[in-house]
Amino acid sequence: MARVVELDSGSGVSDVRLSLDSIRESLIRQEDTIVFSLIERAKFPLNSSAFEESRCLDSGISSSLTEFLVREIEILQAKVGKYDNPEENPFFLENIPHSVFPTHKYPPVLHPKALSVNINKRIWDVYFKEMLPLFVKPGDDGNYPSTAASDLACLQAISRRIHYGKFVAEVKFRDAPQDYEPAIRAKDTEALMKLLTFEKVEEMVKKRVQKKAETFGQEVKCGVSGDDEKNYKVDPLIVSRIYGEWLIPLTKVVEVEYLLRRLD
Ligand SMILES: C=C(O[C@@H]1C=C(C(=O)O)C=C[C@H]1O)C(=O)O
Repeated sequence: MARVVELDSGSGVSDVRLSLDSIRESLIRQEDTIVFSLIERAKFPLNSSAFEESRCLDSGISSSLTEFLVREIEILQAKVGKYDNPEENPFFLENIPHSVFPTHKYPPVLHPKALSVNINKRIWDVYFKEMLPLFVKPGDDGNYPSTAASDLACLQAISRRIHYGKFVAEVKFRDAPQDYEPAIRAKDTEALMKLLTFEKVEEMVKKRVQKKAETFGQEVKCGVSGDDEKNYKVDPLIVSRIYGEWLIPLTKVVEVEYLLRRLD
């Protein structure tokens, strides 16, 4: 999480300070997790049977193996307090089970009426229908449990990054409420999108993730000289495209959704 400085003014109300720089630092660190999770997932072929609907033998309920795994893991993770962290957003939990252990008290950074923004249904669809076929090989090797575990790692890393847009929006709003308030009151999503967009930052993000995919995902060769051809576990241009077409735009969707509720 971005470094948050909590000051007690003596009135009992905490004044939580966060900066756009520290938020961006966290997004940069999250890129490592995302790039590594894509590289790990690319070990397996598409294995679409894992995420296509089938009948669960136990309950008779229609679900994919991957959905079943994610639902069960989310319940377990909720019980150890994962969703007490405002950075984490579940895919399926409607009623989040209480943690069975005492949990950390996270400083209240986000606006209470806006913190429930959750676009995980859209992320789920986009991930399986559009992103995944781009960076894994076609085919089916039957290794569904490991494939589903890898998909879960990708989905959670991507969801965390996209929903981090709530923190980005909060800090941008606090830095310039006079600019944001009229657009929020007018529900002018286009104006909000314009206010929160920094094209230069987006270009840098796309270049940096490409470089990270080149660095983290290159085949390491020893003792072979004169062979300069580099092979990558995931095509670095595809990683950059995944950011440009989905991760950045969806982060901005979360930013706008959050801002629309910021004055409620
Ligand atoms: C996240 C931010 O907001 C927007 C979204 C970006 C992103 O998703 O990487 C980058 C720049 C902005 O257009 C930011 O300003 O850092």
